Amino acid sequence: MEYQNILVETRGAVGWIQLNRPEAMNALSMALVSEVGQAIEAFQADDEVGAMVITGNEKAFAAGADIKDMEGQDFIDLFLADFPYNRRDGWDSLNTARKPIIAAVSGFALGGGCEMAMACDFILAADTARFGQPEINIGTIPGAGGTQRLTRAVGKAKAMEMCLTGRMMDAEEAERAGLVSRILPAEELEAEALKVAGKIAKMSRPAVYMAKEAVNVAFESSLQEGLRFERRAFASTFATEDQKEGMNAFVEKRKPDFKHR
Ligand SMILES: CC(C)(O)CC(=O)SCCNC(=O)CCNC(=O)[C@H](O)C(C)(C)COP(=O)(O)OP(=O)(O)OC[C@H]1O[C@@H](n2cnc3c(N)ncnc32)[C@H](O)[C@@H]1OP(=O)(O)O
Repeated sequence: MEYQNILVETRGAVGWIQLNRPEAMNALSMALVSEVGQAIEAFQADDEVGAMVITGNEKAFAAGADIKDMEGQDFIDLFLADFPYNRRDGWDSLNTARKPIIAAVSGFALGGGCEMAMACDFILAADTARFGQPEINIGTIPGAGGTQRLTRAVGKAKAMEMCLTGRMMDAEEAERAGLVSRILPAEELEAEALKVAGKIAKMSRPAVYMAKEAVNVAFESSLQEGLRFERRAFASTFATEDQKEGMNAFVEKRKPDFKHR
C-alpha cells in the first residue's frame, strides 16, 4: 500500500504510523485521515501485529483538521457528508480498532489532533506536548469528539475553559488532569512508545481485547452495567488457552508463552 501523508512500518509486533505533513504541522487533511484508517485496518488484519502507535514529529502530533480544506465548506456540505466522519475509513477505523493504539504526542496536538490522540487508547506525552481545542478561535467548535472525550478525560471545568477560550494545556497539566498516562523527555518518547506497545503485543491477545472493551464500557454505561460486563469478560478469559498458560507459568515461576488463543 502506498501512502502519501503518513509513514507506516511494522516494528516487531508493533504497527507504527507516523503522520507526515511537516510543512503543515501534520494538519489532518481528509486524505491523511483516510490513510490513517487504511493503515489501522491493515495492522488490525495482520496477525503478527499486536498493538499500534500513532505519532507525529517533534513540533506537532497534529494541528487539527486542515483549515485550508475546510474554509470553503458550508453547512449543507458538512451536514450531508457527516464531516469529519465523511471519510469513514479514517475516524471509524480509529474508533473501532480492537488492537490497542497508543498516541505518542510531541509538540502541538490541537483540534482534530487532540481529538485523534484522545481517540487512541492512551496518550504518552513528550515534555514538549501541548493539547488544546482551539476551534473557537476560528469561529467553530470541536467536531471529532473534543467536547465529549476531553470532558470525560479532564472534567467539565477544564474542558469547558479549553473549548470556550482555546487555551492549551502543557504536558504537566495534561498529566495532572488525567489526559495523558505519562510524560517522557521528548528524546525518549519514541523508544518508550515502542517498548510499551511491544509489551502489550506480547500479552494474550484475547485478554487484551477484553480489557480494552471493558475499560471502554466504563465510558458508555452505568456502573452496574460496566461491572456486569467486566465479570462476563473476566469469566470468558477462562475459556482461553492463554489464561491456562498465564496462570500455569505463574505457579511454575516462569515467563508465559501466550499463543493468542
Ligand atoms: C477536527 C475538527 C472538526 O475538530 C476541526 C479542527 O480541528 S479545526 C483546526 C483546529 N486547529 C487550529 O486551529 C490550529 C491551527 N494552527 C495554529 O494555530 C498554528 O499553526 C500552531 C499554533 C499549531 C503553530 O504555529 P506556528 O509555529 O506559528 O506555525 P504556523 O506558521 O502557524 O504553521 C506552519 C504551517 O502549518 C500550517 N498549518 C498549521 N495548522 C494548520 C491547520 N490546522 N490546517 C492547515 N494548515 C495548518 C500553517 O498554515 C503554516 O503553513 P503556511 O501557511 O506557512 O504554508
